[in-house]
Amino acid sequence: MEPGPLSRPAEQGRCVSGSPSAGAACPASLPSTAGAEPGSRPAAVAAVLPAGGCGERMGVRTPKQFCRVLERPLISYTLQALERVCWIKDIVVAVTRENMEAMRNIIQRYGHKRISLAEAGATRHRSIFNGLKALAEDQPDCKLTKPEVVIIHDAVRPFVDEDILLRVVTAANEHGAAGAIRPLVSTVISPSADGCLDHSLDRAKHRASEMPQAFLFDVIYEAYQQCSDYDLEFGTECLQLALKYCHTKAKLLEGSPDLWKVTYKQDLYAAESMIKEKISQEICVIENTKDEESVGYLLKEVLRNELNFVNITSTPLEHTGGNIQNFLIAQCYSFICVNVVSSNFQETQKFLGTLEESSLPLLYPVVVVLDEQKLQESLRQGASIIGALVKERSSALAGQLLVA
Ligand SMILES: Nc1ccn([C@@H]2O[C@H](COP(=O)(O)OP(=O)(O)OP(=O)(O)O)[C@@H](O)[C@H]2O)c(=O)n1
Ligand SMILES: O=C(CO)[C@H](O)[C@H](O)COP(=O)(O)O
Repeated sequence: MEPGPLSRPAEQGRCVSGSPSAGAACPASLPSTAGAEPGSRPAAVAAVLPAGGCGERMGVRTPKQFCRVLERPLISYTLQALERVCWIKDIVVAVTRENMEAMRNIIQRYGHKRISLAEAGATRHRSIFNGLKALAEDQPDCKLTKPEVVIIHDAVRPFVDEDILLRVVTAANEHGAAGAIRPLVSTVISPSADGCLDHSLDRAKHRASEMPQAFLFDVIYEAYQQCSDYDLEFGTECLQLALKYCHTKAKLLEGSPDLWKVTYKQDLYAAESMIKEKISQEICVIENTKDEESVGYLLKEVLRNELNFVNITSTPLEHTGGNIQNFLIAQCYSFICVNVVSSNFQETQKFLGTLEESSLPLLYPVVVVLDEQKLQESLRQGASIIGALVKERSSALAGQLLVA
């Protein structure tokens, strides 16, 4: 039987590792503190990422949040998506004690910032609760500051963008709670004990609850403190806790299809395809000439036709060396070096060396070194080879010197 509210003693949620958050700047559009005058101080926002599951449905030994997609752990993409949003001050990730060290290594290897770790619990709700405790002011030794609004987002939903995050935070500031929803793909039916159909739900009247969700911190923290062991053990919906224990009716916001949760093995393949597609949209052509009539310039035009909707920038070779970080911030993981002075490969080799030595996540950067004369003979053929490399990102070909 389900025990009543207030029956469960509060657990200790310690912040087990923390780095002081960098004071992130807020955009003008960020919601002001709830109930405050327009134009007043923007709400302080933090995020909690439950990442303590074992991924049973995925059917592999590695918990899915640590499974590699293009040589990089899935959770690192989710962290990158949240980090890019400068107004999220702190990101608390809940991981199991046994994966704490692995998580610290990921943070270091991929240069993640503003991350603190909390210990995961035995269920998703318990992990989230521990993450919230790390942010709450009433906890001893806590280095984090209590936010006004908290985003809750599964570590295994890597394609969350700033638009939906801002929408849920704005709505949570106004309504106390908000969450992303999607139309149901299949009809939901209820079977009876004999395995036969009892009844089916009207699909048009129901929605799938997705993530991200956002809450006034005091609302969701209160809900977790009040909720029963039964809720913590079997509950799957944070919005429901806010409704049940704080009478807060969440605002529901239509999200994009890519908010789905990586759950089964095939979802990893889908995630890989989506990441490949996203990162093939940014290409940088690097030349050792400033000549606008050069083959590099012509190549850009042909490539634009070859890869639809792609954003192609160009930069002189000497400007690339110390700027790898800037390229990656701009989501550019594909470099094409056009060597006009064919005898001078030194600068190109230096650039390749900088890429290789970089500890940054490279996701198989495509570096094709092309001989200008040969490329001029068959620009279209060269562009289609480059296009295929950029889209496919085969690890076997990454960084290879391709002499056409
Ligand atoms: N004790 C748990 C269980 C789940 N999660 C996290 O909650 C998110 C969504 O849960 P789910 O997809 O169910 O993940 P798993 O529990 O790992 O998967 P499965 O149910 O297949 O075992 C994931 O980021 C997962 O790591 C968590 O932090 N702590
Ligand atoms: O989308 C949800 C939140 O409303 C799911 O309930 C949440 O992701 C939990 O996942 P799972 O059911 O796999 O534990």
